[in-house]
Amino acid sequence: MSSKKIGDIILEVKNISLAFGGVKALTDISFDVREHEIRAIIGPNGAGKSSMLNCINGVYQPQQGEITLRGQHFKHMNSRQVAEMGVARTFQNLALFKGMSVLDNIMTGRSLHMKRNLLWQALRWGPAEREENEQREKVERIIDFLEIQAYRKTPVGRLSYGLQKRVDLGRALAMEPQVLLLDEPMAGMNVEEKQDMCRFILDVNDEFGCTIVLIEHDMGVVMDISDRVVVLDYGKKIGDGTPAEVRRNDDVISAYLGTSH
Ligand SMILES: Nc1ncnc2c1ncn2[C@@H]1O[C@H](COP(=O)(O)OP(=O)(O)OP(=O)(O)O)[C@@H](O)[C@H]1O
Repeated sequence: MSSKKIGDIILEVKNISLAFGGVKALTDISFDVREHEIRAIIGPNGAGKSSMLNCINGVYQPQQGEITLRGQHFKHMNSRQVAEMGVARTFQNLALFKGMSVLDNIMTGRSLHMKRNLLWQALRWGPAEREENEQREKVERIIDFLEIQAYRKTPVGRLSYGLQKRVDLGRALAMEPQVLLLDEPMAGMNVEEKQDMCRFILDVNDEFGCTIVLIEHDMGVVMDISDRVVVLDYGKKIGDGTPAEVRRNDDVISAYLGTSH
């Protein structure tokens, strides 16, 4: 890929196992993510990709194993605590407020960084007003970056699906994450929207310095933009390496062709 500087390990997943009753969603999964990397998680339907992301952001608590971010464990942390440690995510099925404007939706991503409470904001007293203005400036920068200025006051529900995905990315970016988890950012998009989203992901990685963990079904996209790829199948890791390494891995080829497991 590019000549960008990949750093030390920022996120480490160690021996994670997760089951729902008798269903083993993840079995003994380990991999690491390096700073500034774009790391993809791929695999056939039901392989465990979303479950893995949900373990990383504290939605699911795995029965075994641990996850560390910059050396800090977060085995028993909830989503809010994980977010406070600098992990943000976008969702496969968008989690936006459809009746609210683009600006206000992205503003919700700033809530972690707002010091003054709602009463202060309602009264719009000096410090609260100053803080809100600062937060708005940050959000406006994100809106410019994502090239959605024309829609800043538009209710999100009226935008095309591709633009809604971009707003969802904006909401996650507003959290100023160190690690950004993207759950199928191109799903349901046309070719042009996919190209735009690819460009934004690469720019987020480059300009915001975010480390990115990405689930994506479009193999062309994954192989183009990822630095390294983890491959899951039936909840087990069957491949891990650069796109070129993964592409010639026999287990991965079999899983995708459905010939043997
Ligand atoms: N909340 C849940 N309750 C019960 N079973 C679940 C739950 N979440 C996931 N599973 C099961 O765990 C396994 C892995 O599912 P997961 O959604 O993580 O796979 P995936 O690779 O993300 O699939 P897809 O590509 O279809 O989104 C599947 O067998 C699924 O049915």
